[in-house]
Parts: sequence; structure tokens; C-alpha cells
Amino acid sequence: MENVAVLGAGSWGTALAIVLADNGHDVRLWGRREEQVLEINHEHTNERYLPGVELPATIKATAELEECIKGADTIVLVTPTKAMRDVLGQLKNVLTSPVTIVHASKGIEPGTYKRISEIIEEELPESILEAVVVLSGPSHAEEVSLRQPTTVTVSSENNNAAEKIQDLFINQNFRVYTNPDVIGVELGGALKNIIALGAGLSDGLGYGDNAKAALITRGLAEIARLGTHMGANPLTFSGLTGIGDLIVTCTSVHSRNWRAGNMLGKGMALDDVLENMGMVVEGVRTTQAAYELSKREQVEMPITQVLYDVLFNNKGAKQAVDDLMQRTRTHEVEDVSSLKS
Ligand SMILES: NC(=O)C1=CN([C@@H]2O[C@H](COP(=O)(O)OP(=O)(O)OC[C@H]3O[C@@H](n4cnc5c(N)ncnc54)[C@H](OP(=O)(O)O)[C@@H]3O)[C@@H](O)[C@H]2O)C=CC1
Ligand SMILES: O=C(CO)COP(=O)(O)O
Repeated sequence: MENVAVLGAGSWGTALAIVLADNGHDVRLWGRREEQVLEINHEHTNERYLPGVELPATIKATAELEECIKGADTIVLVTPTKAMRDVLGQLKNVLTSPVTIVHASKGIEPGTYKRISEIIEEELPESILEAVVVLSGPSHAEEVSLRQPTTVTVSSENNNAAEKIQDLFINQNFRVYTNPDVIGVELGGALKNIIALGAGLSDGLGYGDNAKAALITRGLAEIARLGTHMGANPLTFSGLTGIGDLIVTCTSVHSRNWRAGNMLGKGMALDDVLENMGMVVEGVRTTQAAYELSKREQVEMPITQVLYDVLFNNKGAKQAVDDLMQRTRTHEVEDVSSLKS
């Protein structure tokens, strides 16, 4: 049994706390609102984020970060990407001994274009950072909290740490693989949210399965194009954290990104959509970051580009799809025109 601190008592942090508690670990969950902490400790529920789910009574919530991480061997970071630097700054002030940090969030930081593991390494001194491990894959909190079969991948530059975290989380409902390609695992998880916004938007416009299959397939092509350019292993994009997560996020009613895109497609304004969601929609900021990064790196990302225009330049949803359909004709497979037959 290990002492594990989970920072972020939203849907995903709470679902991961359930997996860890089911595995017999001593789990402390950090939430920033006292009434939520009391609800988790006394009612064993987190109704705002996982309605109807009964939490194991062994999960102890606290609003005190220092109390949460005291004696923890592993800290699991599950706050939205936007909050990462703030949370890491607070963590740095209370950490006294080296720990392994697992992060399960999915995003890229606008402006710096950093992946979350890079932000962690920037914010925490080497002396207290034993290892950084990424946990990602097709895994909606709503299903994990009901113990429905789920597969994820953990990735780290430190293979022993990845295997330790695989052991920590794996159980009969939650199967954990390892993959050493940190760049590919993080970029696949972050960039699929852009395409899920697009899939929701297409569904919201009333388009069918053909359009969605096209978005998933061509979406994967542009994720892999940017990802390999940034140093990822192309094979990672055909795995759980690539196509796997892309499928689940583009097709599930649980997806916040798909739901947000769906509302946009039906004509709702972005601000109203985000207010309506009440949960993080990572794809919005990630679209901004990926759009800017793709321009800097001169990597073609047509779906990201039109989504950026819909989100930030008032382009209409239907016009966005029309623009994609009317692009200059091209080959499906990269560099196919230069292949000799
Ligand atoms: N939900 C899912 O199924 C999955 C989510 N993820 C990823 O996990 C991450 C978290 O998502 P999810 O749990 O869904 O998000 P939610 O919107 O459900 O919850 C966000 C949580 O973060 C807390 N939070 C927000 N800002 C801060 C801050 N500045 N300091 C401390 N805590 C803060 C919120 O607290 P409060 O309630 O007080 O606002 C809340 O507990 C995202 O990157 C997402 O992409 C990955 C896989 C699956
Ligand atoms: O990453 C996820 C599932 O793997 C969750 O996606 P959403 O944030 O769109 O709900």
C-alpha cells in the first residue's frame, strides 16, 4: 500500500482516486472548496463532478495542500492545464522530500507551447522531483468511476518510474500499458481535444457519420504531422493515446470537448458554451496553442486552423466545414507524390 495525493477533485481526479482506493492505497484528494471536501468526507459523493457515484469511504479529502501531500510517495496532478503553474508554485512551497509526480491532464500552454511534463520540470526543482510520469488514454471519468473496462498508457523518461506507476493503478477494470514516448503521449492527448471540438461542431450542424469519420482520420493525420515534427514516435499515434483517445473523445457524449463543439455547431456563442459546461474544455486553449505552434513550425494543420477561426475570429461553423471541403486538392498520404511506383 502506498500513500498517494491526488491534486484536483474534479471528474478525472476523483475517478483516479477511486481506482487508487480500489487498489488499497491510502488516497488523499485535494479540493479547493471546503463544502466539497466535507461532502466527499461525510457523504462519500462528489455530485457536481460525478453525479450518482458512491466514493470509497477510504478516500480522504482536504483543502489543505500541505496536509494532502504529507508523507505521499506519489503525487497525481489532475487540475486543468491553465492552473498547472499556480498549483506547482504552491506545491514547491510545501514539498520537503523527493516525490514522483504523475500528471493526467491534457493540454499545451499557449504562448510557451510547453507540454505539461515540461511545465512540471520547469516549476519544480530537480532535488524534489524523482520522476515525472504522464497518464493518458481513452478514459472518460464517468465510466472509470463505474469500474467499466478502461485502458490507459503511462509514459516517462524513467522506465522504472513508469512501471511503478503502472503497478500503482492497474487493476481488473483499469489496464495500464507503458510507452517511453513522452512527447507523443502528451501531444496525442492534448491535440485530440481540438478534433473533438470539430467533431461536436460537425454533429451540431447536423452532418453525419461520414463527416465525423473524415474529421477523425484527417485529424489524426495532422496530430501525427505536428507530433512527429516535435520529436514523437509516429507509432504512438496509432496507439491508445493517439487514435484510441481521438475515437473516444470524438464519439462519446461524456466528452466535454465534443459537447462544447456540439453547442457551437448549433449556434451558441463560445462564452455561453463555456459557462454552460461548468467543467474544463481543454480544447479551446489547446487550439490556440497548437495553431500558433503550427505557424511557428510551418506544419500544416487545416482542421486546427479553421477551429481557431471559429473560436477566436468569429468564423461561422458551416463556413468552417465548407472551407475544409474546398481546400486545394492533395494526396492522402504524406509525401506520396515523391514515391516511385
Ligand atoms: N474528465 C475526464 O474524463 C478526463 C479529463 N482529463 C483531463 O484532466 C484534467 C482535469 O479535467 P477534469 O477533472 O475533467 O476537470 P473538471 O472541470 O471536472 O475539474 C477541474 C478540477 O480542477 C480544479 N481546479 C480548477 N482550477 C484550479 C486551480 N487554479 N487550483 C486548484 N484546483 C483547480 C477544480 O476545482 P473547483 O471545483 O473548485 O473549480 C476541479 O476540482 C484536464 O486536463 C482534462 O483534459 C483526462 C482524462 C479524462
Ligand atoms: O480525455 C478525455 C477522455 O480520454 C476526456 O475528454 P473531454 O475533456 O473532452 O471530456
